[in-house]
Amino acid sequence: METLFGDLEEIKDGDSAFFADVILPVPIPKMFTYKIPRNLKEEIGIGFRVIVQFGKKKILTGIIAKVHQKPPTSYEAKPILDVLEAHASVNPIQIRFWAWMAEYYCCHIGEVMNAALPSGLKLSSESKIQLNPTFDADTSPYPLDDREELLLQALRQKEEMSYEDCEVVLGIKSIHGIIKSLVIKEAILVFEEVKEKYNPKVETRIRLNSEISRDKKALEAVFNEVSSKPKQEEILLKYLQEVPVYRNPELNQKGLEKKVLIDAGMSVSSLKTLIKNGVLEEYKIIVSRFEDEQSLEEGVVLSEGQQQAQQEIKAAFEEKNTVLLHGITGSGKTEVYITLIQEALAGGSQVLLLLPEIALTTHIVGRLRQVFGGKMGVYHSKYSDNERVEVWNGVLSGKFSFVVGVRSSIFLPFDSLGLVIVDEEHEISFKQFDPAPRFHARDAAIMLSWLHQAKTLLGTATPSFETFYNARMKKYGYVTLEKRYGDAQLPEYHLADMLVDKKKNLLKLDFTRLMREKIQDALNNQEQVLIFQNRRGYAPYISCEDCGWIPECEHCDVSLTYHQFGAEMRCHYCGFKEKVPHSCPACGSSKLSAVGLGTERIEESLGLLFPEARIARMDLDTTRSKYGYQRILEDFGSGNVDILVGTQMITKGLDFEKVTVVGIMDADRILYFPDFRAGERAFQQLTQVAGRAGRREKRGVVIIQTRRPEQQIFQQIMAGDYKNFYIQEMGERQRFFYPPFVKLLKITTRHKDFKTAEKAAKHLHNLMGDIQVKKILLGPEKGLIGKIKNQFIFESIAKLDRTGNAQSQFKHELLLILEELQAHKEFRGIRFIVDVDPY
Ligand SMILES: Nc1ncnc2c1ncn2[C@@H]1O[C@H](COP(=O)(O)OP(=O)(O)OP(=O)(O)O)[C@@H](O)[C@H]1O
Ligand SMILES: [Zn+2]
Repeated sequence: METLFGDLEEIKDGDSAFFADVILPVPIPKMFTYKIPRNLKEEIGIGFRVIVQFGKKKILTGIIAKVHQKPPTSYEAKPILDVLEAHASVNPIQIRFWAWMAEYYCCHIGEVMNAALPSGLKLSSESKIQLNPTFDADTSPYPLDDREELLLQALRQKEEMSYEDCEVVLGIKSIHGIIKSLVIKEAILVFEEVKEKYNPKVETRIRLNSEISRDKKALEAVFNEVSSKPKQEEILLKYLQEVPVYRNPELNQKGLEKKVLIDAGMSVSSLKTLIKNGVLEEYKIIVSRFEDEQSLEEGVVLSEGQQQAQQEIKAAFEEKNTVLLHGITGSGKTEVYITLIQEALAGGSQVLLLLPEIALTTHIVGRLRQVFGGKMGVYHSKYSDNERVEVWNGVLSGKFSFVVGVRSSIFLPFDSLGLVIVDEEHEISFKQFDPAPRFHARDAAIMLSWLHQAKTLLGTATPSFETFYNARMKKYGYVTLEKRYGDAQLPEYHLADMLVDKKKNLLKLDFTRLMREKIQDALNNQEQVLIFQNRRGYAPYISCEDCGWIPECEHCDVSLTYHQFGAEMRCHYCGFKEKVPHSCPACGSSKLSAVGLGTERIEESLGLLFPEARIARMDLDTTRSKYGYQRILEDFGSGNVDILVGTQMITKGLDFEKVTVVGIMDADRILYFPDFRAGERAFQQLTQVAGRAGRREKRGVVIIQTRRPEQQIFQQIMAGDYKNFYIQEMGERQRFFYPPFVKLLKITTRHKDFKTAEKAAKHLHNLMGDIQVKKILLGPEKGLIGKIKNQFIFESIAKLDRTGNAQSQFKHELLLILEELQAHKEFRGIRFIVDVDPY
């Protein structure tokens, strides 16, 4: 594949032929080169959407990545059929960003494009058209020709039509020109059928006939006329009350939402009559799905510490592109961000703030809204495609100069970013697991920033080792905030030994005596409690007490999780469900019992231990709906809930003043995870969840339940001694060659047949062994979970030297190998997946 990165050319004048490299939405490694017809030469450039033929029959829409004068050597270039709009849909920086991402994360640029564009903006041969609801042929300044008229007529009957339908209606083959013309005349909208179509939100409004609105005499005449028709009079009076046209005739222009009149109980038929008689007029407009929120306040007042941090960050930006803000939980990083964002916006730059999960950080978004009002766009993982398109267009139009978003917001069409902030940069939810591109949004954001010559601020109380390492190596600037805002204290920690309590018969329903006492204290004082357990469902598994049988998923190599709700056993990998059997299918015994602790069971136990308390649960199962999180958090925030049980969801960014007690049910489960990052994660998760306690006047209490309280990591967490913990763990990482000392690549082989998967994995492994770069290769081994969704899984790990070009060389050759394997008959149907920087 030709590398694009840093190598973009504009069209040059001259007589010889021009070619365009086009990104197509298909999983092929290369871009294809098409010839630019002379008549289109002036109309086309980088980022334009064009229609091309692909293969023998397919018509696809692609995006031009590069324009040049080098004809392809191995095939004859086909011509571009047409260009879709008179402007570029994506800008050159976006294309360079896509190209970088494809190269770095070993995937196809078409896959990056697919991830980057909201489906409302994608096009393929499946494209369909619909009427633009605001189009009015009578008032449109553009005349329509006969064929356009015919097509619109057909559309009024059918609501939507495919390109083929259009061809049939018009009886001609090449309809792209007509469609384009209708799009330009704003008569139709083009959308993609496979996904949800872009549906602009339309509002029906009412206003006075403009003649009448400007002429007081005419208005009086109208009132005289309706004086005998009280219902009509009522409507007119209501309108004038809402829209005081008497005082300012200009107001009539904007009219009034029809709904306001209807909701006020006005007669629908009288309204119709007024419209029919030409007194009022009804019209439609496209409105934003997002209310135009006003900002309430101008600025923020930083504490002394925050002010100093802010100054230090700005000074560090003088020398470094990226700065780490290491501020303890509750130190008020948000306020520091706000002042930096304000300055960047005042300087005319765009700003992007990345959050791991917006739904869980409602208070941050609310806080930002107060300051930035309607110029802030929000890009959410639970947004519909329509809402995404509106944010996209808002960035393009300049309406949103500042966006708060989740990882996919790095693909928005920014053209002048000045500042990118990644909050909670250590969060693993910034990494996209599936499908490709398997990118890490923090790392990608740093690259995006660099392309814009912008600055990146990484904020967290518990930096990822990668980031902290870069800060210590002076690659990043480093600024700290060591005090909580308003002199709130860090919480007081207690270790509760579960084994000791068990021996003394003090462990009740998995709660140690200390944990129960502290919860009771909080309840007595009308304070709130968070209980953390990183496992949803009722119990991790069910087991037969007599023979030890454990039910497993039919499709995956995992045990089924018991969910009491619905008395079901579910696979958390593929969603497979089964009713709990009445007796053990292996030995017939009826002694089946639930083993281990999930959030559902903890919720139940809390109900038994504290019958007077109001308890809620927050995990994947209770937050599937669009406003699921919000409802639970609002309930908790307004004091309708005393105890909230949850998975890692409750560790993210929560800031509730009445939370004084945080309980961690089973710290060992987090520590003994078979992964080199287990220690780092445990430190982060425990510190973060503990940080939710006592964020105001009253000091918080944290209880960590464990079977091994002597472990050193607990002392380090309790002392907030991140640095020593880091140094110690880094020693291990260096000794055993783990990141950040090497670059990791995980190469997964999947197939429904065990032997085939194994054979392919071994073959691939051997070929990788021949790549001549400094590396360590591990595997291939059966995956940690050997089978998922009926596919057997083998994994190889490559540890690559970070210096020099070992990484790029290895990736380059690996892609060639994969291409070759995939073409091989024997390995057809096998999936090879490359994950760069796997988590
Ligand atoms: N300058 C300020 N003026 C008024 N309130 C502030 C100020 N700084 C912080 N606060 C308040 O202090 C609390 C903690 O701030 P914030 O949530 O930003 O902390 P944080 O550093 O993001 O913590 P965490 O990492 O735990 O999420 C919030 O309620 C916030 O509104
Ligand atoms: Zn399964």
